Amino acid sequence: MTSNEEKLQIVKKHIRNYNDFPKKGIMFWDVFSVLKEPKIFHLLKEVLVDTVKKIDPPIECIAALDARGFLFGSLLSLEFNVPFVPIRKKGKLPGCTFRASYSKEYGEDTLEVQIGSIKKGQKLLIIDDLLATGGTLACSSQLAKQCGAEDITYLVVLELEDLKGRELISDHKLISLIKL
Ligand SMILES: O=P(O)(O)OC[C@H]1O[C@H](OP(=O)(O)OP(=O)(O)O)[C@H](O)[C@@H]1O
Ligand SMILES: Nc1ncnc2[nH]cnc12
Repeated sequence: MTSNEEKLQIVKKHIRNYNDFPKKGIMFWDVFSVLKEPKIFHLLKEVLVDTVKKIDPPIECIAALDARGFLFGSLLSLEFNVPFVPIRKKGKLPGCTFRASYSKEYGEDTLEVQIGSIKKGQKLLIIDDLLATGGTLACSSQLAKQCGAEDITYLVVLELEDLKGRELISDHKLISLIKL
């Protein structure tokens, strides 16, 4: 049987990087290069499912980040039969929302979540493809807390360790699968 570590080593080999994208000086890590190969995406899915299974107490809701976080959040919400909540870039969600702005590695942005989409006290997983400076996850956590979330676990596929994003989100547990 292949261990999670072995599976992740294989996945890591399939992550392509691009220099100077989307701006000069940024090394861009493209998680879509994994999705282009179903066998490799399947290995990643197995590790994600196994990782979430081990979270105790069990998660009750999954919030995922627009857009790449959606790729993993929706498959996990089906697997664990818990609600999927999108945290979207501004102007995309109908109804009443909480909104907050933040800085990320290559710019600034604003995120929104629908009021009432995360229930007060729910054990929440916030998932994204990648942690860089941590601005995106810190902003998401702020929005989730406005909805009443208290018990949060962060999960990312990739962590750019040099950018020290985990320091910005040290308020809750962070699980990162592959460190770059
Ligand atoms: O840790 P940070 O410095 O905040 O950066 C991480 C975020 O940046 C990327 O998203 P992006 O906003 O580019 O959106 P996308 O998923 O729509 O490409 C990535 O998918 C993370 O959400
Ligand atoms: N270096 C990077 N590669 C891919 N996505 C990112 N989001 C923020 N920084 C990134």
